[in-house]
Amino acid sequence: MLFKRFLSSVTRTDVQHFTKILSPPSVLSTLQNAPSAELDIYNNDWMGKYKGSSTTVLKPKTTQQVSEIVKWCNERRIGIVPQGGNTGLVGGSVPVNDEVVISLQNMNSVRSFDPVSGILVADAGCVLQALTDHIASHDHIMPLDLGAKGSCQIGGNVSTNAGGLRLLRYGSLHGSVLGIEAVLPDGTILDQLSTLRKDNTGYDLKQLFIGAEGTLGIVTAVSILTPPAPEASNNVILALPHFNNVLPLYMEVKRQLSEILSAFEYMDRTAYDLAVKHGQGRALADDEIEGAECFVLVETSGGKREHDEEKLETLLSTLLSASNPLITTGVMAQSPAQFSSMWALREGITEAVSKEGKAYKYDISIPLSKFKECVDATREQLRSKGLLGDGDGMVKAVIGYGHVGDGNLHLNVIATRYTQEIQDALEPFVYEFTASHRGSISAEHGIGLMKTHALQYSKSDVSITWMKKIKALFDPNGIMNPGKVLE
Ligand SMILES: O=C(O)CC[C@@H](O)C(=O)O
Ligand SMILES: [Zn+2]
Repeated sequence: MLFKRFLSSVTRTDVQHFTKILSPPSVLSTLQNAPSAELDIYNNDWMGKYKGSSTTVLKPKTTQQVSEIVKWCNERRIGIVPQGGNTGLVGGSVPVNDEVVISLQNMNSVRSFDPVSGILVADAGCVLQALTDHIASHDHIMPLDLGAKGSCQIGGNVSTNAGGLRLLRYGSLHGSVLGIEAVLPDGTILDQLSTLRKDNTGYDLKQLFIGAEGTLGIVTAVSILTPPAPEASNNVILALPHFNNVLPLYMEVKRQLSEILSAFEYMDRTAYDLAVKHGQGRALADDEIEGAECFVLVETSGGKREHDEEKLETLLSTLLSASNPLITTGVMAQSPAQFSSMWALREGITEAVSKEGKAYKYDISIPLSKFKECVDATREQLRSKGLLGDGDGMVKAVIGYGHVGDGNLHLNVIATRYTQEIQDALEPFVYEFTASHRGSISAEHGIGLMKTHALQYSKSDVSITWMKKIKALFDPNGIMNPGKVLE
């Protein structure tokens, strides 16, 4: 790795200094005889794809401590990897070499919640589910929701600009994050923890940190606007005979449900079957979905249960009674347990994929009409290279699912193991397909380590040049999450 040439390794002296800043249990270092196995969860990503060799993990409790650690590292050119729940899918939160890991897990307090405005101020290490629970008693919800909510942290969510399942309704974090506190690469604390809805005072620095993946500094706290909890949420799963029906169905669902529509999620047949196979959530009856090519999960979040249920029932009956029905069948959740179980099916695809094999994950924005074409073309590409089939080193399945309303396709290629041959068959193929439709190589998972070489498929040379200038301005020594986002 290029950056290795100018970054230093952590020494015993550094660890002694870190132990002075933090109390001993907050320092985990093989240089202080910690068994290296104890660092495994920090050095490895959960997919088993990316692996670093950090010797030292630090778990500060305060912003001041983060600042002192970062200042020390910057003066000695020691690379730093900020780490939240380590649930990322692009290798952004694990070290590449032996950078110090700064885990935010001990910075996990809610600083304030204002039930009038719905503004929540929380430490970066707060787990998304814990925040969701915290504000539930005030009848508010987080503006984002994702499968990893039980372990991902809000600082990581903001740093990766996580999208998730509610973006269709509540927009991206660029809109709902009102402020951040961050430690800059020289140790300075940037206090932009604003709770103002309107603040039109020139450059909005916090926006730079949303999606910067920890390359410009460490987000230590966030201020976020949370919406009131809807009175009633419900969902339906719809089975479609053809992919071509998804677009007209989306238009019809928007027309009928208008403002109560809160999610419109797509799964192709293989994705659905995998989730069912691995016991994720509620499945439709087998005989009812014979011949179905894909599925859509529609969620409503509205003001009145009876009204919303009536809307969904009308939707189902008009869809089914049409002379050329867009769906073959549809089921509406009849209880909170069924509601959760239907979501578990969609949210469980990632876990089902990881049980099935090793996944190459692409997370792209392309026109909705191209979702199936992309999956089919990728499968054909693998077939033409003789890589599709049973057996070791082969691709078992290619699946597509994702957030239709956001134009975001998750293309997962599942193999028995990661191989160079599969990698070469997939890239640049997938990125060229994406670029040919003026798409984005990352709709929501970010660039991390995985896509630094491919940034030019989504960003112009001028954009990349200015991104590099910004990085150099904030982090002239290149210590902050080295090797991520930019090569
Ligand atoms: O595992 C994936 O590729 C997608 C994960 C997540 O973004 C989702 O939408 O379920
Ligand atoms: Zn997603």
